[in-house]
Amino acid sequence: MISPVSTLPRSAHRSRPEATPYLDLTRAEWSALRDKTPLPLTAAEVEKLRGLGDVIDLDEVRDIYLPLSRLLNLYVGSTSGLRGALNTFLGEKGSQAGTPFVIGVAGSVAVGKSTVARLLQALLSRWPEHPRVELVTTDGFLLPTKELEARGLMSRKGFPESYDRRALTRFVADIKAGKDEVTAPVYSHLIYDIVPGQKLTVRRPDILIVEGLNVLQPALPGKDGRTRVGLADYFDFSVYVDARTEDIESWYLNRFRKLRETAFQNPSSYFRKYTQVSEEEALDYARMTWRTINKPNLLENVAPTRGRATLVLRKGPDHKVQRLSLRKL
Ligand SMILES: Nc1ncnc2c1ncn2[C@@H]1O[C@H](COP(=O)(O)OP(=O)(O)O)[C@@H](O)[C@H]1O
Ligand SMILES: CC(C)(COP(=O)(O)O)[C@@H](O)C(=O)NCCC(=O)O
Repeated sequence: MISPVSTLPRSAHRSRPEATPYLDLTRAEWSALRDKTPLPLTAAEVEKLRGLGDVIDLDEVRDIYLPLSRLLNLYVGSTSGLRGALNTFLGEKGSQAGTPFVIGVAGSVAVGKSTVARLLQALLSRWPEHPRVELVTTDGFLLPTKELEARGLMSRKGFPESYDRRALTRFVADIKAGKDEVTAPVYSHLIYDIVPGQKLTVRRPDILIVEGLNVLQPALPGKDGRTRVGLADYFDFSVYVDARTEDIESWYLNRFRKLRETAFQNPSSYFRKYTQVSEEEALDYARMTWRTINKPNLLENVAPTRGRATLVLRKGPDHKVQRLSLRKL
């Protein structure tokens, strides 16, 4: 039996357990909730989904991501149940076709969001009820380098203002509205810019996963001061991938070190210059990027959205999820 645990300091627990909107679970409590969900992936498939520097194996998939895939399958099922109720209410006006179930995946640069999102895509698409699972990353909606330069935002890449937020929200709204075909621009880490002329097309998926730093940010008010609808307003479920800031920094630097030996070697890489200097000089640049861009963005914009997520996955220094907080209903 799992009991609600408050996020207050221990001393406060003793006197009066404080109410919290989350149910806090240990890794062991969570992994027991997998029930009989079969493991549909092989070690080789997991290896292919793993991002550079991320540590993930079949045990982690079984203990953390299979229970999550079971929970999401139940949520998708109950949403179609609700749709049935709505159609009954609407009577002749009913017969509403289903809209895609939208999942947001948020967290810092280098926390491993993309691995979580790719794993969820692979696991959820194995369920016969929702085979068509599309994954979109928000980097496609970053402003092109030319525009970032014109607005003086090159050192704010990843901050909310570096995105075309209106286009991103429109994109997800169109998919949620059931449009047959919706397109998004494509970002390349290689050229560090939007790829001219390239488009990603999404055609009526059963589930859409939207992954990115700022997906849980509320919409900014418009110029007229009025509240707007934001991206997260379209989410049916959201996951925040969390870890200690110091751990994320070391993952970021390790990944930079590995990229320097791999992707940066490509003559077209924007970062090729860091293969031409010593590792220490290259790492100085990465440390500065972390200190001046990614860490402030994490602290000012990303972490404050954690409390909006349906589920928070808290990773330990070894990337393994140690604790989970699930929003109560
Ligand atoms: N400069 C780069 N060159 C090539 N790939 C990169 C570069 N920076 C990040 N990546 C890759 O892009 C993906 C997204 O990275 P990021 O936005 O930091 O999110 P996360 O680490 O949370 O998945 C990761 O798979 C990462 O390995
Ligand atoms: C492309 C990113 C902004 C992440 O975008 P996301 O997919 O989360 O929208 C980030 O990975 C990035 O490149 N940041 C710039 C600073 C740096 O080079 O680390």
